Amino acid sequence: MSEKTLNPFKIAQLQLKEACDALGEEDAVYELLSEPEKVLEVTIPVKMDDGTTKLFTGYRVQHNDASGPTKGGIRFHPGVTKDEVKALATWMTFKCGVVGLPYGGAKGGVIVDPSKLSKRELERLSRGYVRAIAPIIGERRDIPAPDVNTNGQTMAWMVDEYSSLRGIGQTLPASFTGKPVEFGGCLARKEATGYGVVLMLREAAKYRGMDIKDMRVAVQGFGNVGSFAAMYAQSFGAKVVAVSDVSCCLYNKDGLDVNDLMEYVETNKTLSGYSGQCEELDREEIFGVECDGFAPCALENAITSQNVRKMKAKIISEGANGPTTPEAEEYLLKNDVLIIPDILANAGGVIVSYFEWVQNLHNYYWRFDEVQEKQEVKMVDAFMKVTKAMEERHVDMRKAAYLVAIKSLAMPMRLRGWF
Ligand SMILES: NC(=O)C1=CN([C@@H]2O[C@H](COP(=O)(O)OP(=O)(O)OC[C@H]3O[C@@H](n4cnc5c(N)ncnc54)[C@H](OP(=O)(O)O)[C@@H]3O)[C@@H](O)[C@H]2O)C=CC1
Ligand SMILES: O=C(O)CCC(=O)C(=O)O
Repeated sequence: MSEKTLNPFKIAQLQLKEACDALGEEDAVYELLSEPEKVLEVTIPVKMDDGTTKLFTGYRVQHNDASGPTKGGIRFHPGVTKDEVKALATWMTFKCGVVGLPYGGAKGGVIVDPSKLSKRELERLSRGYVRAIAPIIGERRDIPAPDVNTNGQTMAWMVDEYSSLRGIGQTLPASFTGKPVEFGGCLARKEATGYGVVLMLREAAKYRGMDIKDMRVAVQGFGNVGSFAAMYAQSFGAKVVAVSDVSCCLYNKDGLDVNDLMEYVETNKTLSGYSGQCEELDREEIFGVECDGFAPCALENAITSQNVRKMKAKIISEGANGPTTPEAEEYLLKNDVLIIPDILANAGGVIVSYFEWVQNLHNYYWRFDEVQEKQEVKMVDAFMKVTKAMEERHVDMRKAAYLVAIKSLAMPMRLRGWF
């Protein structure tokens, strides 16, 4: 299979097939998990500020609900495709499986460049998307959350729209997670994915006989996941030597000031033009910087056969979903690089979304430190299970994570009589 022809859904199916073969699972398990249960494609008419109407295409994919309601973010991006959303929904099922959440996987996406829309147009698009997918979502059925280019504000509009459609006079906060704290959100959800990426980097460093405090770390992508991954890497004592976004890569071999960068991006939107102590490089140069740990936190297929040979890191913690192509992965594994797979490394987001959902359903809210402690327990426990499976089965970490996830998914499917 040539790297160019690989699409994310084919990669997800390949990862599943390899893991089912390694486990010796019945064919039915692969069959049931290799295709999503439901794929909804919608057309969303949006009244633009200039009075014209534009049509946008969106998707909601529900992959597998054997373990519980489905769960997964909503992406607004011009590069969204149906197969990308199918892949992201598939990965959500395994992510929930590996960390033991009572959820199946789902994902949503709209083909749009949100930077070209005004705030009001974005609100109308968000509400229109919810009206279109409302028949198949719900707090006990499928619970969306933020992903690339969506955030707490997007979720608040969506809850408002969904509640007016379905709430019959009630607000339904548990129908979406990743909401602002002031509107039913969970403390530490905003930080959760990046925090988890670094918790896993810390555990992997220990596993390899290293200490995160001695590590130089590079982070690709400086949005929700990347910025908090960089911030926690620094607060855990690592030196964050490089970060990047679409505009550029910033590099300082002695370490960047991540908090200052976060403040800069808050007002300036991108990293470019930052005048603190560092060099501004082309964004692709992040792959070649001298570092010990690398966290890809942007989009799929970031680490490819084109850039993998330049990479210096010994541990990769996949903040993004699907950031490493199979060809690049093969090269990294041959070179003894430990790859903490996306379904484990970035599971902090959905873990804390689960906590948010539980709190919404009970209308009882936890402290920031309580949430982070519970997240840490779940992620470290999953890390232990995955490394045990690695050792017992002599497989790499991604395959081991799939083995753990498939085992936990096969049982409810079997008990429900699906095979
Ligand atoms: N949000 C969450 O809780 C979770 C997210 N994820 C995954 O993490 C990844 C990032 O999501 P999130 O942080 O929420 O999204 P955001 O939209 O907040 O941030 C995405 C970041 O990636 C940057 N980016 C995009 N393309 C490139 C590129 N080619 N090179 C460098 N940077 C690039 C963007 O730059 P710019 O701003 O300049 O466009 C932005 O900084 C996605 O794969 C998502 O699916 C996984 C689990 C949970
Ligand atoms: O928080 C969630 O429910 C889902 C997050 C997500 O989309 C992901 O983990 O990729």
